[in-house]
Amino acid sequence: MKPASPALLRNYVDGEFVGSAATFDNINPVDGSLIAQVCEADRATVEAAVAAARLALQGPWGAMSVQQRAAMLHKVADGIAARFDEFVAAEVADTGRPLEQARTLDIARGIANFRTFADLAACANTDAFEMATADGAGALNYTVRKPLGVVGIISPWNLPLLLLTWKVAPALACGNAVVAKPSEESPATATLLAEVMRDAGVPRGVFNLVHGFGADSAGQFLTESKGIDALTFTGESRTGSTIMKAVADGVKEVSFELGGKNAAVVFADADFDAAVAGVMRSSFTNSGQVCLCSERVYVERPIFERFVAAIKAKVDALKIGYPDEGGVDMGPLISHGHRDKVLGYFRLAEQEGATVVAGGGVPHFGDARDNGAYVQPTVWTGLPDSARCVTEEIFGPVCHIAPFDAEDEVVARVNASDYGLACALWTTNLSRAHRVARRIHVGLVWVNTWYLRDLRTAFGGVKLSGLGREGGRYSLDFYSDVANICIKL
Ligand SMILES: NC(=O)c1ccc[n+]([C@@H]2O[C@H](COP(=O)([O-])OP(=O)(O)OC[C@H]3O[C@@H](n4cnc5c(N)ncnc54)[C@H](O)[C@@H]3O)[C@@H](O)[C@H]2O)c1
Ligand SMILES: O=C/C=C/C=C(\O)C(=O)O
Repeated sequence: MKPASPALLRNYVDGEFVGSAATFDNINPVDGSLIAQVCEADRATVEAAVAAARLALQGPWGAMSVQQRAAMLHKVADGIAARFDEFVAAEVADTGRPLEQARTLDIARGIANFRTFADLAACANTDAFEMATADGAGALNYTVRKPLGVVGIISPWNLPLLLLTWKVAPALACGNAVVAKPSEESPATATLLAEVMRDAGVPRGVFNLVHGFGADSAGQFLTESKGIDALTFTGESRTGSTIMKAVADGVKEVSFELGGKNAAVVFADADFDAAVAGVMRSSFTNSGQVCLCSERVYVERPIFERFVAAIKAKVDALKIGYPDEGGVDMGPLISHGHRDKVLGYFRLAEQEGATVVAGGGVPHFGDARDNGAYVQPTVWTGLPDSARCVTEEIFGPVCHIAPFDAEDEVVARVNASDYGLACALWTTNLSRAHRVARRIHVGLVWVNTWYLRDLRTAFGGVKLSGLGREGGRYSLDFYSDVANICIKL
């Protein structure tokens, strides 16, 4: 599949595509081929983007009503939809993911994010309180949401368009102007988005795009810019910590969606086939490169052996291949560098004493894919909860399955993590579902499903998994200055 992305991916500043002195390679992880060169924004370019965003707030964008902004965001959604296949091809070229996933998840959610937050913002209510006063005349309090101003957005490579627009859409819906820095691993759909913004008539400076890396590059320059009013970041927990320090002096508003080491818990009373299918999705979707994936699986002892055997059979049957191959289940990891990290955990697991139930290595294709970043989907058993492979985020197609005997035991084991993002519970006992879901110390619990998303709900993690919540009104509140006005009657 030939990518749609242009030969040169440029930054988008103040309504213009601009080059840069330095460029870096954009590599296809399926076969290691060069897709395009990417212009790396220097500090001056980042500051120019921040200044353009500030200026845009004084222009037509700042004068628009929320209804007018919502209409503009629907035009952006229309623009993505009109170029749907280009976005799919660009996302697939950058990431190697199955074509079907790019179509049904990544690009579809890019469109949905703009439409959802356009409508939520246009229909959002705020609070009002009448209060009695000593003089009997009373007072009226009401809340207003005002734009934060200039919002810095830094996004990861695992769901490139989905996660970039998960931030851009509400930020713009709330009247801000943004400077977005996508991952260096997945620059293509962000660049197409800039074209769509321009063509939809989004005023210059409202949406700015700077390409580059993190430290000593565009990411760091953006976090250090004194011209941003807030920073929203999705990525690794340790990167979040670095960014938090960078914005601390300016006391900037931050929203962090970070790493996870999520658990799936399968009780003996679960619908067995549904739980097997569900854990296959939650451990191997997107080659395990989803922050919500289950790298830890706990199965109640009476069904443990049967469950492990069922998962092994499904994993051995997974079709690994080219993105546009019919029935392909899994593509490569995002890069050779990330593959080396995951293979390092494959080796560590064996040193820590794991039983390798399935996978544990690199598939051999005998074609160009052998130059790609593929690994085998992998299943382990036999490790203690203290093993690094059971405590550290690997971010690959791998899970460790362990037996448990009691509800209190498994709740304690699931919660004994530095992370707290998501959990998937499998049980047909309704009382247990509600009881255990509330006891798990995470931001997101799915019961008898996984990654079923209502964009109006709170999304985020606790502990090392994040700071703040986005989604629905939580996004409207984060991307706004919420002020209370009290009128003495
Ligand atoms: N909680 C969530 O919703 C969520 C969603 C997706 C991914 N993630 C997490 O993201 C990670 C995978 O993504 P990744 O490898 O791109 O993460 P990463 O932290 O390496 O990079 C994320 C982004 O931050 C930038 N960056 C890196 N160092 C920086 C710095 N010092 N200053 C400013 N910017 C910097 C990168 O260029 C990239 O754009 C995993 O840990 C995954 O769990 C979390
Ligand atoms: O890799 C993490 C996935 C995050 C997904 C979302 O933020 C979402 O579905 O809105």
